[in-house]
Amino acid sequence: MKDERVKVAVLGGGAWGTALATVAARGGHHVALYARDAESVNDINLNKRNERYLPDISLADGIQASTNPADVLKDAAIVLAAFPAQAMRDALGGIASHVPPSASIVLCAKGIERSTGRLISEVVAEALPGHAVSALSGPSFATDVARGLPTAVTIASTELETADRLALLLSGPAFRCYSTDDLVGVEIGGALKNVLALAAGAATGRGLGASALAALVTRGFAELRRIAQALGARPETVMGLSGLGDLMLTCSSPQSRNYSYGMALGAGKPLEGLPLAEGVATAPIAAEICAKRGIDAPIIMAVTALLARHLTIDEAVTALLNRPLKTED
Ligand SMILES: NC(=O)C1=CN([C@@H]2O[C@H](COP(=O)(O)OP(=O)(O)OC[C@H]3O[C@@H](n4cnc5c(N)ncnc54)[C@H](OP(=O)(O)O)[C@@H]3O)[C@@H](O)[C@H]2O)C=CC1
Ligand SMILES: O=C(CO)COP(=O)(O)O
Repeated sequence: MKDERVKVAVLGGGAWGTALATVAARGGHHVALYARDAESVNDINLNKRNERYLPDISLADGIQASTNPADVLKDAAIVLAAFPAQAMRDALGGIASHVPPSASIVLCAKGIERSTGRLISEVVAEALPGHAVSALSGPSFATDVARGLPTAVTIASTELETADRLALLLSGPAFRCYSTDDLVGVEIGGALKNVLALAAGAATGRGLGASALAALVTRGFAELRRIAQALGARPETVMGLSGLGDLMLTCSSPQSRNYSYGMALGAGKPLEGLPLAEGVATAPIAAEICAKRGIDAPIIMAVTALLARHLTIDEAVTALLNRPLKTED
């Protein structure tokens, strides 16, 4: 499929960074991974495992993990930025001087920056000025990807040629990358599906039934489409892997941390100590963006109120069902 081998630097030693490092190593690339946690680094280098984030999964040969960003980034042609969305600005800021000027940056996180309302590709561009920034997104659980199960994602760059090249370099027999130049469309789908997964999980956790779940996800998708359109995304992107595809995955499986977080919320269980759920930070800023732009997004508003404990789930459901009747759009 490809015969070019490059150095891929992965930033972030969590579930997604480790899974993507495995994909790149399976593709024959020279792969280095930066993690701040020495235990994870040793586990990857000595045991080909990252038990903390991907238990019971054997990683590919040849991943060189390090706590030293300079070593990891030296001569990298592709940098996969896999820090959590809200940590991206600070984490990249601390290591920006080590990123080679010609490196192509691929954002792998899903979210909107809580403090500024910026898309994370904008945050990356600000943290690493002068670099081309692309985004990799789509329905892809890290555990599935690390196990080598079949997965398809989208790589977006404002320059289609860049996305095409990255798709060629990162695709493998079980990891198929499509390309697009609709960066905003790809990012907004990935960010908002996490918020809607919180709603879907909460409905399941509260025992509202399969019909309610289908209604919630469908009407949530209508909100996602409205917001994406307002931000300039193309409709076909929203209907694709990074939009509808990832929404379907994340709103249907407790394998999703956002869905699981929502389930705990809906069931009234404790939320402290649960794994990363990006939708928790994205919901309030998405709600703010909608309020500012006059976009009708009652489910996103309800999730935000639920997270802030301004509303119980039963109150949220009553409010959603008793809105004035309207045409379906
Ligand atoms: N997991 C998945 O299935 C997928 C995740 N994603 C996206 O990827 C992004 C990362 O998620 P994921 O890897 O799963 O998250 P995890 O919680 O598994 O891992 C987060 C990693 O980021 C590190 N980290 C956090 N803050 C910093 C910082 N300031 N400096 C350096 N390292 C930092 C953590 O280090 P430490 O261990 O030291 O805390 C940890 O290694 C998210 O936006 C998520 O939506 C996208 C697709 C699939
Ligand atoms: O983005 C993901 C799958 O595409 C992972 O979802 P969670 O972050 O909810 O686990």
